[in-house]
Amino acid sequence: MDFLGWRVFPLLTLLASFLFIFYMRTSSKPSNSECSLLPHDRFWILSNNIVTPSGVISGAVEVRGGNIISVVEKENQQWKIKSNVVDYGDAVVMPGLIDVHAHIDEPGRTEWEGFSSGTKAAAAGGVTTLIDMPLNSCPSTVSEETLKLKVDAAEDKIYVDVGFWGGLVPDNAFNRTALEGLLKAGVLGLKSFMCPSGINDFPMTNASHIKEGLNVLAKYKRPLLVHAEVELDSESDFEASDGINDARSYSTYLKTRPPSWEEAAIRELLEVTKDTRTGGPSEGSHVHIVHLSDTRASLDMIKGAKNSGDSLSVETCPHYLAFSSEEIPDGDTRYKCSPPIRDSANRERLWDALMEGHIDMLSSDHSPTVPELKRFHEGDFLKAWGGISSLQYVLPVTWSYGRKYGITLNQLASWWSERPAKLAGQDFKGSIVSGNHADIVVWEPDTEFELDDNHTAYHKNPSISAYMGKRLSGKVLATFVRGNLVYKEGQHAPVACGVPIVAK
Ligand SMILES: NC(=O)N[C@H]1NC(=O)NC1=O
Ligand SMILES: [Zn+2]
Ligand SMILES: [Zn+2]
Repeated sequence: MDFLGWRVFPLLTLLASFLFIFYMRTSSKPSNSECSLLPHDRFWILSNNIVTPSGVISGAVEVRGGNIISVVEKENQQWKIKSNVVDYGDAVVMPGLIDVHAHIDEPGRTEWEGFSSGTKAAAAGGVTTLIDMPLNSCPSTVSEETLKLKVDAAEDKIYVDVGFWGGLVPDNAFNRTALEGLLKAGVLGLKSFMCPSGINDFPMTNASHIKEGLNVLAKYKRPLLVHAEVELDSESDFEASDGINDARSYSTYLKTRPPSWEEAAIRELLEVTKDTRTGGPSEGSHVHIVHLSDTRASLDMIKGAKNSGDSLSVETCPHYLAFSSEEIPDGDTRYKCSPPIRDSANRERLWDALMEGHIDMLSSDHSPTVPELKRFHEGDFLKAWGGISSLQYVLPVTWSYGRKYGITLNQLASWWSERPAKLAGQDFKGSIVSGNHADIVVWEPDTEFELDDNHTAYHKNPSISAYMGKRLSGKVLATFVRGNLVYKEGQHAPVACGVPIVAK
């Protein structure tokens, strides 16, 4: 090789390596191929039951680069000539569930629930996005710094997408700079409690804190989620009485948190939600009442406020729809949650309200702890942790208990995906339409299974779930998150490629 050759050769080698790296980066899947159990970037999902906003169709969903790029009815049959077809036959293809109310207790209480275990459970249950509550982890997510701890803890551990609510607490409620810092750092909205939360670093707020919070949220057009119960003195005296009231009896617990607690909180809250009306001082903000249990006065007040133009929505949870106080055995603290599960007449009215559209959506309120704090062996309802573990089961539970009320697949999609996406400001999630993220659950409505010891539960401490021992119908076959097949029949993708959702 002549002199020029010796100089050009290394340069050519360098250029070739650059070109090779560039080619690899642009031609391979945008994400690590271990993110998915399916090795395609572009593929077609076929089913005779695809749930779209305009009804259930037979056809195909075309996915490319993590997005849905077309939804076609069977008559068109374009996919017949394509490869990369996954045919699910009669199984239901539905938008992945968006759980706007889950407590993932990492950092700080990972033994209660963590990002890896919690999102594995979500994926196995068809939940493709969850929004983490700001309390039960340690520290609580109440500032820019503590949000960073959350996002860092989630990194590389999440199998589904995860967004974060921030906490509205007395410490930041009157500090506009701090609240704006938290919102600018990316929380999707705020959450506050009108009664003690059970967590020391998450104190309760009153109506003035909430009013201030809404005013800041208005600028960012994000919601405030509220745990609406207030402690009424006359009722809490009950707890002090000894002897007569057996702490192992569910009715004892029920009396400590009567419907009047929800009613009083909601009445107080609805004075402030007036600010969210068009032309009001907090127009642009929104109030979302979490886990409604009471259907007496509370529901009518909520209907009234919505009719008056308040920007207001309300959720309930599967456990209020599945269980009733009459059937909770003495000492079975797995059923303890707040507000409490009430009687069967109340449960029927919750179903009516859901079916009639007065309850807007569902969420899990997955709120686990360790078995010792559930005090299962003592069965003490007054001392046990309040919270029900359910994340992996919410789809089959809603379906199994809802079938007798005639719920439809489109209602399921609306309660679990479309409306939650809207609440969390996720414009590209929540429905199977072209342009959205390919967040999809595939499930068999008629397949039954038992939550016994042979059933694999992925969340932490499954023994404390109130659903253990139940027989359910509705088996999840596959879950796609942004086109990645993250779960398939008892197996998760090798790498956790969910994305932390940070609001801009
Ligand atoms: N701190 C916490 O998770 N509380 C939740 N548990 C429950 O049952 N209701 C709640 O608000
Ligand atoms: Zn709550
Ligand atoms: Zn909660």
